[in-house]
Amino acid sequence: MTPPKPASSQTSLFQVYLRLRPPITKEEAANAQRCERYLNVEPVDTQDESQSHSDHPTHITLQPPNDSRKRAVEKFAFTRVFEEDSRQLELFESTGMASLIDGVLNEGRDGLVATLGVTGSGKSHTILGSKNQRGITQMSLDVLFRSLSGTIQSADSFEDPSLLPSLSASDSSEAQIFSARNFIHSIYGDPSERSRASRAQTPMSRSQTPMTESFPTPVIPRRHLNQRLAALPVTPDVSHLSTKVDSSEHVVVVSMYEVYNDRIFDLLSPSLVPGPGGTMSRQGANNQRERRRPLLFKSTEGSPDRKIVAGLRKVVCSTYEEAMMVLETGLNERRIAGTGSNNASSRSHGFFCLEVKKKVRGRRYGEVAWAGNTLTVVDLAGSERARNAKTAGATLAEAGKINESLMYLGQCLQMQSAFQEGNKTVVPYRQCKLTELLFSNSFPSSHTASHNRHPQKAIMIVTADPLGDFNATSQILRYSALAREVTVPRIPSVTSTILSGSSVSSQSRPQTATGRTTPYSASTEDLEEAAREIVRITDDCEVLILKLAEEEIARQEAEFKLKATEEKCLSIEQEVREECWAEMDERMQEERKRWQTAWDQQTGRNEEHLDKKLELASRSIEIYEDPEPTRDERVDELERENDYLYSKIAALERQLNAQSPTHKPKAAPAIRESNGDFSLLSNESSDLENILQKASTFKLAEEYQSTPKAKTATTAASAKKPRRVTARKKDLGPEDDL
Ligand SMILES: Nc1ncnc2c1ncn2[C@@H]1O[C@H](COP(=O)(O)OP(=O)(O)OP(=O)(O)O)[C@@H](O)[C@H]1O
Repeated sequence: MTPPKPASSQTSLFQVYLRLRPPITKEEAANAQRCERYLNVEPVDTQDESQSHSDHPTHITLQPPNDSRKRAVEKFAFTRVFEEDSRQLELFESTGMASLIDGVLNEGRDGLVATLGVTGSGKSHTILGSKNQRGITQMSLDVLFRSLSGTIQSADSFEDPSLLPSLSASDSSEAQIFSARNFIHSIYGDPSERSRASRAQTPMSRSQTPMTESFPTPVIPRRHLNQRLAALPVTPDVSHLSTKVDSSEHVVVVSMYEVYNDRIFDLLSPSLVPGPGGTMSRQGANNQRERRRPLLFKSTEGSPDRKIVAGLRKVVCSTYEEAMMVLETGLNERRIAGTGSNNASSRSHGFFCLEVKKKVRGRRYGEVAWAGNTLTVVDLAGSERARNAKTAGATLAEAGKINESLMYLGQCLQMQSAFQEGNKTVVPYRQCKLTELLFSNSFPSSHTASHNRHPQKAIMIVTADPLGDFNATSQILRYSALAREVTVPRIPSVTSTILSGSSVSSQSRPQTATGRTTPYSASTEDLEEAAREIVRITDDCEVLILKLAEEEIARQEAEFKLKATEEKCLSIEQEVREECWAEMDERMQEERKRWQTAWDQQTGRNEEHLDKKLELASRSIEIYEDPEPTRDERVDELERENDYLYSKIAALERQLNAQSPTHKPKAAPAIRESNGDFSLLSNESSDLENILQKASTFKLAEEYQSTPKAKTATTAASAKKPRRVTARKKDLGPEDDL
């Protein structure tokens, strides 16, 4: 069998490495001794051109287990295969991580490293390490910060308060940029709390920068983080891998996000909300994610030539430890979000981005700008769970999305071999968010604004457990390998054995002394003819078996795609339902607003109408006023009244005298008019006195009303027709009483 040729390292969009996981437990180790391996590493074939450049294995064969119906053996090619005994440092060095980092620091080229594999195959171990060993992320951070040690700037430094504003101004992704200290304070609280909680000396305790921004209440106890950080491994040592950079000022900006259900969520924006009694609510994954706002992957004003994740929180880190704190925060957020669905982190694809920015001169004189490249580390979701997911509700959507995104990723990876051969193949990376994020930087841009941008360098590390699930592993290997070949092993058949045996025997069979052959010679010819026929039929059978195996694989792939498509249909239906509901809700709100506005307008119009009517009615009512009497007229009138009263008094007196002949009538008292007052007419007659007082009061009132001052103060009531003052009979009391 001619081994499949892997894509050359210069032209592949991704260098694809395979790492095999060793048995972890004693049980697994014992099992490995007992069981037959289905995955075997091919020894290096120095005769083969495609392998001659390497001292390391690049091919594996996948032998289906005995109980499998499939007999075809598949052979896969990778850039390099790392066997079970490979160490973290070996992997870091041999996958070219140092050159990837150098590309970011010195070549103006983005770098991307991702791990892909079945759950439990060692993705997290490779990318994030374990208790004793650092992973690719930590080693990359270490190399990066060591390389920048002489030129890196801190946003917490007093020396340059303009650093954060200038970084924000240069950022094209509409991000919120924080200094490490402020960000960590926002999540874990005041450093003074930390010193009470933990005595471990961390780099953060050395930082003395004052807080300049206000943040919500701290949500996670800092001591937990410090304990975790203190326990983090420091090996393997990568100090020998640091690279030289130019003397410009540099900053490192860290951001983290995840792709969940084909939507992007920021992992540095805390989704926890304070609950009753100061507790923090940590509800289900979906609730958490729903609470977080999905971000857009789009072209922005500052980045017209390529899409970027817009609106992330970004943290300026000046030390390895600060970056590790931010990493732990993001991983914690991802873990919390994952617990709600009773699944670990691999329900989403995690992205950890390190932007290295260099101070450059802006277009305008004196303007400070920052430009640079990004190293992205990606932890992809495990595929097995997606395949085995029990489909219901949100889990169905999750599984469907993971399946679907991994299927699209597989298609893109398969296409890259055709792409590198110079065919006009289009890598279908725009089909989902994951492939867009992984591939959109892989191609040279035709946009004028990006003539200096190089395509990214990318590494895919596929992890596999040679003793794990055969179907899941073969699925991953099939779509991630750089090349694949299927063969059916030729089992020596009975007939060919007979044939070879007969041909040998016919050649070496001893002849008898008489020169006659054995008595079987005639039947041997027949047998040979029959054997040849059998061999021909066997060959045909083998070809058919090969074709069948190919068909079997194609069927499996079709089934996988069908399942993914069905799940996609369901999730699209769910999305459409949600969209319809949201749209209906929005329309209802709009209608409500419209009706409210119409109602308010109508009410306003009615009130206006009523006001106008009232105004018209008030205009049509005229109040008649008697003409104001002149002073003389009033005096005349009062005099007439006086005269009348005098005559009345006189009549009364006469009447009185006439009724009591025994009494002498009293002389009428003189009536003084000098000051206008009336004196009493008689001591016995208090009624008369009253009458005279009333008359006096009337006169005074009349005089007062006639003054100009009183006129101006006259109200509507006084505008009424003045009462004609006339002495009525009842004012004087009943005549009988008198
Ligand atoms: N190369 C290795 N050497 C030693 N231990 C390993 C190696 N690879 C994986 N392991 C161990 O195997 C276990 C499972 O690995 P790991 O958690 O990395 O799998 P995973 O693919 O990330 O799974 P998941 O998708 O569930 O996150 C861990 O205990 C890890 O330490």
